[in-house]
Parts: sequence; structure tokens; C-alpha cells
Amino acid sequence: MTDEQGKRRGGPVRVGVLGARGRMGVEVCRAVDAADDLDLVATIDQGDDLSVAAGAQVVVDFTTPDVVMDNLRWLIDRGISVVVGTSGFTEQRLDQVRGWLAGKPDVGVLIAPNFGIGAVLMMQFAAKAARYFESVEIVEQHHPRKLDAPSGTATHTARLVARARAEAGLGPSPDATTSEVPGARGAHVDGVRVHAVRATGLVAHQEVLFGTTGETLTIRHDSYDRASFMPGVLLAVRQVPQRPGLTIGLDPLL
Ligand SMILES: NC(=O)C1=CN([C@@H]2O[C@H](COP(=O)(O)OP(=O)(O)OC[C@H]3O[C@@H](n4cnc5c(N)ncnc54)[C@H](OP(=O)(O)O)[C@@H]3O)[C@@H](O)[C@H]2O)C=CC1
Ligand SMILES: O=C(O)C1=N[C@H](C(=O)O)C[C@H](O)C1
Repeated sequence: MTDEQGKRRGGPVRVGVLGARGRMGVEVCRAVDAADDLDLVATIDQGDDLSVAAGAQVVVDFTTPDVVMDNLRWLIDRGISVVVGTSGFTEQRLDQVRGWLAGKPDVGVLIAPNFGIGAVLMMQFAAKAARYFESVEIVEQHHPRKLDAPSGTATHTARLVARARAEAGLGPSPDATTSEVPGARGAHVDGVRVHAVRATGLVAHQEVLFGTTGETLTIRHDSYDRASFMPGVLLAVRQVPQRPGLTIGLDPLL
């Protein structure tokens, strides 16, 4: 049961949404419903029976970091491809997903820290700039109902920046702090300082601040509306059945 086959038979792709009553889930249901080539066949939230998703070819997961791994296991076991926006993916979790996919050559899983095209570019630009600046810090800003900090986007950006700095032979960003109120200098993610702000009125925003002698470079992205994530989600839904194995981020699809 793949998207390829579904399309050859002329039918729309059957899509399920997990976390369907959440902030992102509601938007995804609306976007899938509005797409002529996609058919919304299952909308599932907390307390609903997951087996309704068995009729889907692709399931989109926007739930919470504590339930997403169980969902993924269940879907992969049943040969269903998955698009994941839920945050909380460590390297260990990604390896576990790769392990589950090893015996499933027809199943694709795409996990993206951020489906906004601007956010994807912001991360690419940050990775490109990283080698030229001795200092870097990340400031992410989100709505106060967000469960995790720092955000998946900030964590992923920090990893990309850290890798680029290591490849360029850069050491830690200079910092003379010897006295600190705990948390004042943010969290360390792969050696990069990350600061998380939560405030009513915000949606999802991030700045990557680079510094070197006599100049700074700030790369900033703002999602003002969750509609910003939908083109990326739909792109992933359409392509994931043709991409067996694990795909990280939207970059390879653009
Ligand atoms: N990759 C990206 O581009 C983006 C990623 N995100 C991420 O997506 C995730 C969801 O964000 P958001 O929509 O704001 O969060 P919400 O809390 O609004 O939505 C999550 C939904 O999942 C439901 N849920 C909880 N457990 C289950 C379960 N076992 N099965 C099905 N549904 C379940 C929740 O129900 P209940 O409330 O009753 O617990 C809730 O309705 C977060 O991790 C966030 O960081 C968000 C935006 C963009
Ligand atoms: O919870 C959110 O809202 C968002 N979560 C993702 C993250 O953790 O990076 C993506 C975006 O920042 C919105």
C-alpha cells in the first residue's frame, strides 16, 4: 500500500492526522481537506482509537514528544508512511526510528523540526555563516503553551552550527562569565548557547546572532501564523511515500 500505487490507480492519497484537535492538527486537517489530490480519512486525538489510522497511506503527527515514538512504532509496523512535525527528536530517537524502518523497505518517515520555508532557509543560512564568526547564540521565542524548551528548531540549528564550527576548527564562543544566576546564559546545545522566550502573542520566532571583531550578523525568522507551515507539510505528505527510510528536514524535498 503505497502512495505510488494509489496515484497510479487514480485516487487521492489517503491521509490521517494525529493530534487533530491541536493547534497544528486543526490547520493540517483544513489544508489536507482543501487539497484535491489528498483525502482526509482519519482525524485522531488524545483518547481516540489509533486503529482508525490503519486506512491511511500517510499519517501526519503533530502530537507531543512523550507520545510520538509510540505512534511512529505503531504506524511503521503497519506499513504506513509518516510525516512528523512533533518536536523532541534526539539522535537516539532518530536511530530508533531507523531501526524500526530497517525491515520496511516501502515505508517512508519524514521528521522536520520546522516546515516553514523561511525557517528552513534560516537554518541553512546559519549553517553557512557559522564558520566566519567566533561568537554565536540562538534566541528562540514561542507562545507560552509550548511544552518543550528549547524548541526543536533551535536545537536543530544549534547542531548544524556546532557541526560547521567544528569543521572550521573553531572552539567555544568567548565568554568571561564567572558569576551567573542559573539559566541567565541559556542552555548549552552542542556547545551553543540557546535562550528560550515564552510570551502571549508570539507564535514561533528565532534569531541566530553571530559576532566577530567589529560586526554582528543576525539571521531572524518569524512565523506569525501556523498557515506558514502548511505548504511544507503538504509537500512532505505528497513526497514521503516515494522516500523510503528516514528523511530529516524538508531540505532534500526543496
Ligand atoms: N515541525 C514544525 O514545523 C512544527 C512543529 N510543532 C510541534 O508540533 C507539536 C504539536 O504542537 P501544537 O499543535 O502546538 O500542540 P497542541 O498541544 O496544540 O496539539 C497536540 C495535540 O495532540 C494531542 N495528543 C496528545 N496525545 C495524543 C495521542 N496519544 N494521540 C493523538 N493525539 C494526542 C493533544 O491532546 P491534549 O491537548 O488533549 O493532550 C493535542 O490536541 C509540538 O511538538 C510542536 O513543537 C509545532 C508547530 C510547527
Ligand atoms: O511548538 C511550536 O509552536 C513550534 N514547534 C516547533 C519547534 O519546536 O521548533 C516548530 C516551530 O518553532 C513551532
